[in-house]
Amino acid sequence: MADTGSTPELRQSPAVLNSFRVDSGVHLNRAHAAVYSCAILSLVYHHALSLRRSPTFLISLALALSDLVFAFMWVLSQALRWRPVRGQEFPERLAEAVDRKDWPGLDVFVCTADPHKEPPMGVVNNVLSTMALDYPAGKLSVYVSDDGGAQVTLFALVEAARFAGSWLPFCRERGLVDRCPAIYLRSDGGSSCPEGIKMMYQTMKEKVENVAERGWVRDEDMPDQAFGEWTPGFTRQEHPSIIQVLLDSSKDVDVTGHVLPNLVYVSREKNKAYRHNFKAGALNALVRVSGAMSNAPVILTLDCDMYCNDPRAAQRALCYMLDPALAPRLAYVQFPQRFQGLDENDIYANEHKRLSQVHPTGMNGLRGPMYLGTGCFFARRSLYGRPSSQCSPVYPNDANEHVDDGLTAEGLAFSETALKRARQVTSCTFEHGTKWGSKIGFRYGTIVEDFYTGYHLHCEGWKSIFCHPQRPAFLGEMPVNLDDVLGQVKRWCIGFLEVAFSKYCPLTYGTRKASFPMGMCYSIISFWGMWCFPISAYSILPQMALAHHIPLFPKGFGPWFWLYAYLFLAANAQDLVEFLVAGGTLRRWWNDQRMWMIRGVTTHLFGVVEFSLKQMGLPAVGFNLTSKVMEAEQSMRYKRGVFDFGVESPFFVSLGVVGLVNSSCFLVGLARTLRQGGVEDMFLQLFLSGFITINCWPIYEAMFLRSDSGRMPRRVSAISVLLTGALHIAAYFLLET
Ligand SMILES: O=c1ccn([C@@H]2O[C@H](COP(=O)(O)OP(=O)(O)O[C@H]3O[C@H](CO)[C@@H](O)[C@H](O)[C@H]3O)[C@@H](O)[C@H]2O)c(=O)[nH]1
Ligand SMILES: [Mn+2]
Repeated sequence: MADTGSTPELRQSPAVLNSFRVDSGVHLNRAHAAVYSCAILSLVYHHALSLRRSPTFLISLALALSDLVFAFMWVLSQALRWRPVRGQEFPERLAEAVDRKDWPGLDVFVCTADPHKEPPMGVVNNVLSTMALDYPAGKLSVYVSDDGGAQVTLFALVEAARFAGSWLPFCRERGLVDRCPAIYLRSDGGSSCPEGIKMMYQTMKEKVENVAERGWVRDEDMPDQAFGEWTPGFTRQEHPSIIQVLLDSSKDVDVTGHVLPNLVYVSREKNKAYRHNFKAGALNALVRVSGAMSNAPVILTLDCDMYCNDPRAAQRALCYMLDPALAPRLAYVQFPQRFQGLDENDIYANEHKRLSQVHPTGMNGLRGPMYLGTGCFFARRSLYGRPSSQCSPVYPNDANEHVDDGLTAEGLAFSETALKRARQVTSCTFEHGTKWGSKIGFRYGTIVEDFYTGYHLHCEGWKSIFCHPQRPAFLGEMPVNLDDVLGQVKRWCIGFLEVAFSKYCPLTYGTRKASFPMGMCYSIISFWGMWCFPISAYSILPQMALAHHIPLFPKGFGPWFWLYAYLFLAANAQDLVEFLVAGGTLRRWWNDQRMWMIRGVTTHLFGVVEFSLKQMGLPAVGFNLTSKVMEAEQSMRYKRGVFDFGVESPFFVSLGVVGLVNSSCFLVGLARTLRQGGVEDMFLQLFLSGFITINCWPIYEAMFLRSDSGRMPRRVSAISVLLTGALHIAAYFLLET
């Protein structure tokens, strides 16, 4: 068990475990910011001058307001570029600085919620890869939260526990780097894997998949494991707590006689009459259960769709967490979300969806990165209250004293008392009248519990660190069809708006409590949905005006024209340079900017609408799980870099309309300009609609040229054509008469 009682002293002259340096581009960035802000001010002046004189007042007003939103977002984003700091850690020196036996205990939390959308074999692989971390086994515990309350998940974990007895010694003896069995067996090294292990894995896989398909466990599947809790009235929304200790490091050993890590299955009590607060609720249940059992000072949160790709990931985190200079205020060390099987050109911009990942160095320069929900090491005590100077690094001797939840400071291991306690703390009523979810633990009130929790920790005075080693420490699954990608982003978008319009708005509360720039960073995310206004306006209005030969932008190639050109080109160039410096490619950047536009007219637009409806009292949105099951055909298309539409999604109607409006207006506008002249007046509008048309190429293909199952559904194409027609008719009446 983790010995939380003693605080190991770092040796007299501790080895340097980490270093930080300011990014070299910082001065260039500031110079650029100075010039760019002058350009923005000039633009505002230009709008003020031309608005009054404009015949198409409403359109010009909409575009002017759009520019203000752009400017607002640009100002906020400067916080990220102000003082970018790069961190580096030296895990090879850790054992020298702190004896392995003095490393803090580590509790790993794995969340799963639905065996159909999140295949149990994924959970098994995740759990095996984390149990195989290069960490003292007696100090490592893995807790799995199953919000699906599924027999098959428990079944799969029992199988995983058995397989671990052979798998962990195998990893250790061979010194494997790939410790996720599915990945290892598929890799080149896998061919040298002994038949015995391969067979065991295969048998386990078949058994688990059989049970998953059937949906329940028969007695003959697993005679020596009780599934008695699954009584006839049991449903995923209504069932008692189930807690099973599958491996206990104080007595379970592997085939070579080595200690095995702890493995515990937890499915908290569910009842339709209570709120369960989605993942945050699940994580808090684990905080308490583990608190009653191993009570390790360090907690790693992982989604079930991620596996550990570097056995020394925990050592890397400890390089910061055990540094006496950082530890007292360090709440968490966040690793980036990287994805397995990411397409070379990242067509859906999966890797750059989240701000911390786009500007990791900028985040390190402030209070630290946002919490991304997975691949994050927490100091347990940060979940219980503010940083305090008396606290020893990492070790939360007093963690539970802040909290009136009756837990003792030392874990009780897996005694009867501990199990009884664990059942109590996972009951529906336990959190009633406590500070769980408001002042302690993962925070409730939004579906983006990760964003919200990290935000509150920063506001309380905690710091965090972004750790991004060359080899990804964790690899996860990502959505690989457009509807899933957009659905996920819409869910986030609504969650962020919930925070923006709460009393904890980052613009007011965050700038006061965390720091001014930190509040700005959280605001960019919180107001993410706002992008829908300028992006939608710019992808419809200038185009319609173009089709009717009405110039909206500065006429002629004079200074105002160059102002527009500069604003557009400089913003894109900076984005591109940052992308390339971070190791991206030109193609990836192109796809990324396309996704940015796509999100603007789909997820952000729908997110804002849905959020507004919710404010008016319509039913709230839930946490729609991202599907982790991939069809073969779909994954083939993804590998070829082909967009996957396939389903009748309202997002696609919106995309179809934008695509058709731009191409039709471009063609009509071009024809009229050639006939009537005035290229210099219409140039910017022609450029804009041409640029968007090129970006929309995959949409036209999916509508008119493809015949595979990932094409745009016919009905969606038809509706888009009709709506585009209707828009043109409306524009005709508004603009020609
Ligand atoms: O009621 C719930 C709902 C979800 N989950 C778990 O939450 C995780 C994330 O769900 P997923 O459907 O994979 O969502 P993503 O959009 O991929 O998740 C991103 O966004 C979430 C916030 O919206 C964060 O929690 C995640 O860490 C982050 O990866 C999964 O392990 C789920 O099993 C639960 O445990 N209980
Ligand atoms: Mn996920």
